[in-house]
Amino acid sequence: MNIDIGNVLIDEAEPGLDADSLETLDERVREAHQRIADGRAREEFGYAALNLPETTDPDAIRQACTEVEDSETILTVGIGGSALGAATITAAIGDDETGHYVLDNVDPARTNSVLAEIDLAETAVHVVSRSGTTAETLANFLVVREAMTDDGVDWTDRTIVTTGDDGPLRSLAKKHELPALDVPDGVPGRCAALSTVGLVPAAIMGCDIEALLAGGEAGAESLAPSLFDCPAYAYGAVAHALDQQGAGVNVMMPYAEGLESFAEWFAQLWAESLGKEGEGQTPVRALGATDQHSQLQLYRAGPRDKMVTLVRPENRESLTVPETEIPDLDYLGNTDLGRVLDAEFDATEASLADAGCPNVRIEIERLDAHGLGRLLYDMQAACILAGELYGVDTFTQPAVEWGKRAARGLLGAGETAEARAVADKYCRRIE
Ligand SMILES: O=P(O)(O)OC[C@H]1O[C@](O)(CO)[C@@H](O)[C@@H]1O
Repeated sequence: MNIDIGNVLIDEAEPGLDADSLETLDERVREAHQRIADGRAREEFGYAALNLPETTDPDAIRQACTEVEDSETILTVGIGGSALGAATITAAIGDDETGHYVLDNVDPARTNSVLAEIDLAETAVHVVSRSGTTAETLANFLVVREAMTDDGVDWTDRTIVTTGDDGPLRSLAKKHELPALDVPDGVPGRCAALSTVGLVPAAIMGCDIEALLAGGEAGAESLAPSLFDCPAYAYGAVAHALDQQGAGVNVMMPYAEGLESFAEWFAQLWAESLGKEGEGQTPVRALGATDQHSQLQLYRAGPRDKMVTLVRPENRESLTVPETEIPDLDYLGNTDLGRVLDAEFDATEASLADAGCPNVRIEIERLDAHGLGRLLYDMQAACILAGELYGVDTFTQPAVEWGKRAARGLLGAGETAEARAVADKYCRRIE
């Protein structure tokens, strides 16, 4: 993976950085790198995520999938980091034959639609929850289990569980002797893509999970005490510095259809890790070239409050655009769709620079298992580095708990002050 920060350093960039500010920043990167290295060595909570390429056991994952390895469909039941990593990996490198469906919301219309579409007798169900108590995940699991029973499918034959040491899911797995994998110790869900949490669907699909981990390992080996020697740290440091200069929004805009879900995964990683004590940069999910035709107007001509991260593989599949007799379109004839996409990328990058919108280019050699593993790892390292620079607790997410307590109270799981607060809402309806 490489990163080009040139369009952050040009005079036009507003906000922007200069060579002196990068040198000053590099001193802080050196300190942060040491803190991260120490945290990894001691396998401290959160920092342990950067050890996953070594600590994840692909054989244990394959072993757990043995009974369902020939499934035509995989159904992931999880939410947040317990679903986004798996979805990102199969969207980027999965095969088209095996469908991967993700139930990461509790919209009955969606769950009904998925259950109507898949053959549960040919589906591997992977239920993932680090805590084992997430209401959305458990509600969906209970619905899926009932649907399997109604279809005459023994759910215990087709269900794998990945969860913590305790909680309802672990108890269920023990009671029914389900194949059960452990969530990695000391790793928040949003940093667990390169582990049991994210790799089961890819393993069932026959993806090269060892290559994913090798890509992560390459990222681990790239970590260095200077941002000038480490793409991941350069990205984290530059994003933080731009935020401090007013770029409170980070538009993650991959130019590869297979990376659309990656932008969602990045959004959780960046928001849930850095959004604390009034700090944090707002991630926006976008897709190139598609969103040039929906959001680019704002990025180029709107407030100077954002940076744009452009991601692409240096090597793409090819698909020739046929010659055409249509006047004015001959320039498209005999070109290649990948060439068109890269021209759009280059044009958008230059357009943003021309308008003074700071933008960073991230490139991976190709969108394969190794390239994706490296990208996921480096974004995690960048986020952890940024967390050190912000001085926040990168690995917890206390702000999400209020809403959980309110929802539980509203659903009758016990009286909560939060649920009472919901009832006190000030209403002003406009019909
Ligand atoms: O894996 P669990 O415990 O079900 O949590 C799912 C998601 O919910 C959160 O805890 C936030 O509520 C995320 O950090 C996590 O990825």
